[in-house]
Amino acid sequence: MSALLEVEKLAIAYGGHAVVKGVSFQIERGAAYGLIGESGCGKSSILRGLAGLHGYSGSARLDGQPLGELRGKTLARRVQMVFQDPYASLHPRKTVEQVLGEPLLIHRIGDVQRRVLAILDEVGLGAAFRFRYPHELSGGQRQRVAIARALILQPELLLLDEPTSALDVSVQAEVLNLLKRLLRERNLGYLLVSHDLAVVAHLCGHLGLMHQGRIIEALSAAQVRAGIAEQPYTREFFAASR
Ligand SMILES: Nc1ncnc2c1ncn2[C@@H]1O[C@H](COP(=O)(O)OP(=O)(O)OP(=O)(O)O)[C@@H](O)[C@H]1O
Repeated sequence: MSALLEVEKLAIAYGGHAVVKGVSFQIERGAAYGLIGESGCGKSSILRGLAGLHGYSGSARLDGQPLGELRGKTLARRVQMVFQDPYASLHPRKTVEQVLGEPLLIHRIGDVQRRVLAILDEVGLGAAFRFRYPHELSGGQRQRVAIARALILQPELLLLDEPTSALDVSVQAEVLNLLKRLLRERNLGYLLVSHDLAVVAHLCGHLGLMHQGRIIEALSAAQVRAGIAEQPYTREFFAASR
């Protein structure tokens, strides 16, 4: 059986300037893979490429099928993205119910109310949250709504772009634990991008440390916890993360 996501020699350039230079990794079902590295190393570009937001060369296959063949609605059914700032990603004048119901309406999926209530429950928000607006929610609650919106179409893969870095430290752990539970319960795959080693090691079994558009070292979470690295750059990154 093929991996959920298989990325090979992915490369991305902006106006001829290469920012991702041949990145390869794979994600199994039920597993989270992390891409870590300092700002500007190309992490978000990889997510945006996989989400169909700009072009890339190389190959990316979802369950064996080239991602480029899945466009628009089909891609949205199978791959969803969660952004760093839940406030910016939620429409200020839409209630939680409208935000969560919208993808169902677009995809002509019925039973909207039942599905909205079920997903709110799944992300740890009660039924009363349906009627709230984003400004009536805390940062953590907003990110839970963004996660619920990403999950309501029952995708197989979530692309998570710094999903906790806009949150207070205490709330970060709650949202990470929620993501961990959902990963297990739904047998999803995650591609998590972060500059925070602790966040990635908490959620991901395997990760790639990026530098200037390349994965310079592939690591397991156990290696990260033990501080074991071959590359001098990785050891520096570890030291700076302590
Ligand atoms: N739309 C764009 N046009 C031109 N250059 C871009 C564009 N988006 C990103 N870049 C450049 O590509 C490089 C990689 O950016 P990217 O956002 O992928 O890095 P990152 O590792 O995710 O960093 P950050 O954590 O700051 O988002 C950076 O040098 C950035 O300035």
